[in-house]
Amino acid sequence: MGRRIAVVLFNLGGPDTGNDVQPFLKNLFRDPAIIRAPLPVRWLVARLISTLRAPVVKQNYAMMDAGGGSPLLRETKKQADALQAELAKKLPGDEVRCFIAMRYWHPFTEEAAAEVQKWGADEVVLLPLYPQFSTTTTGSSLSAWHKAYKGKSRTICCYPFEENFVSAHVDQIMAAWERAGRPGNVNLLLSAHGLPESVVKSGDPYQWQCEALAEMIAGRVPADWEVSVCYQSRVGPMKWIGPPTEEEIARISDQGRNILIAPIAFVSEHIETLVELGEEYRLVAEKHGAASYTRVEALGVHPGFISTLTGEVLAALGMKETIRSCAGGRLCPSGWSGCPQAELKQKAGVRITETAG
Ligand SMILES: C=CC1=C(C)c2cc3[nH]c(cc4nc(cc5[nH]c(cc1n2)c(C)c5CCC(=O)O)C(CCC(=O)O)=C4C)c(C)c3C=C
Ligand SMILES: [Fe+2]
Ligand SMILES: [Fe+2]
Repeated sequence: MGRRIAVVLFNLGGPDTGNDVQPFLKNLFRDPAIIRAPLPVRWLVARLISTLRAPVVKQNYAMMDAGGGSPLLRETKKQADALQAELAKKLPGDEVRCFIAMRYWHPFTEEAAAEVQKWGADEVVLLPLYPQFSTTTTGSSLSAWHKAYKGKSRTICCYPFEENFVSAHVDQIMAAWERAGRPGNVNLLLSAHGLPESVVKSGDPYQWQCEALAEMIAGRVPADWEVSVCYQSRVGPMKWIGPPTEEEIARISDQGRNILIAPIAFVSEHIETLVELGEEYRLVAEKHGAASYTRVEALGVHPGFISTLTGEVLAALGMKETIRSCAGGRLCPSGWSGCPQAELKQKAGVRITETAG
């Protein structure tokens, strides 16, 4: 008899309705991976920020959905179904089931862990829907998982340089350019979620993974395009990595260029892509005189993305080779023995035959 293989897809989660916005934000700001303060302070800060932020954020959720909720779970379910179908083809002798574990709203990681336990999985593969590794996202999700689930598992760290992943991005970008009427004088902005600078300084590989991915994408789009990386969704008073997406849009729009803007750290449509990239930054571009502004869609169920995820799961099961795209060492959840980050930066994108663990 074949194995029961559970694949757990991790993402941040989002409110189901407008009433969930404040408690969702409170969960987010209570996370020590997001607010690095000791407990009583963190809980107070979480209550304060979530209360202050909720009214504005509620309006943004309401722009996407009449009920005021996030499309993230719906989009993640589509990805889970597509991945499960692909894995069923690749592993015909086994039973594969995809589970969804959200960090700050339903289905919570604890709920997913209980489901996996109940199902009686023989193998558990942990798959973050965050292509780049950050302690604030993947790291936080995995620690919640290990608190909730006591069995063994195999962990995928990150996959920003996987061939199918890079080409899926290029494909989405070129499709958006076609839709925009193939303009000339293009500036492609590759926008990632920002991080506080202190997080990067403490060893988080997220920023260099975003920037190395951006270089790979830049190498495959028309040579006369300007390409730059920028960081969106800054929250709070700390210093964040930059340049900020909004400032880049203003700078480029002032030159009257055609802007294409693509998300490179989000793989599903949600508030940051539909509202921030789709609506708020469009107004900035218009105000500063951009010739045009076109938002590139998130990867969603793009076949290249689903095959990236399929390949990562097979690699985690020891059935395929993959790219080692992370820094290894202290932060790496896959348990790679690690080598100096600088050496790995050079190696990024080099196909190797070692498997994780
Ligand atoms: C204050 C700190 C935050 C850090 C650091 C952060 C990192 C980070 N987040 C994502 C992906 C997503 N973030 C989403 C929502 C969201 N994130 C923060 C704050 C931080 N994120 C807040 C306060 C919110 C809520 C919305 C808001 O108040 O603006 C979402 C889900 C949104 C949805 O539609 O449901 C995702 C996905 C990444 C990739 C990342 C760093 C690597
Ligand atoms: Fe976020
Ligand atoms: Fe890693």
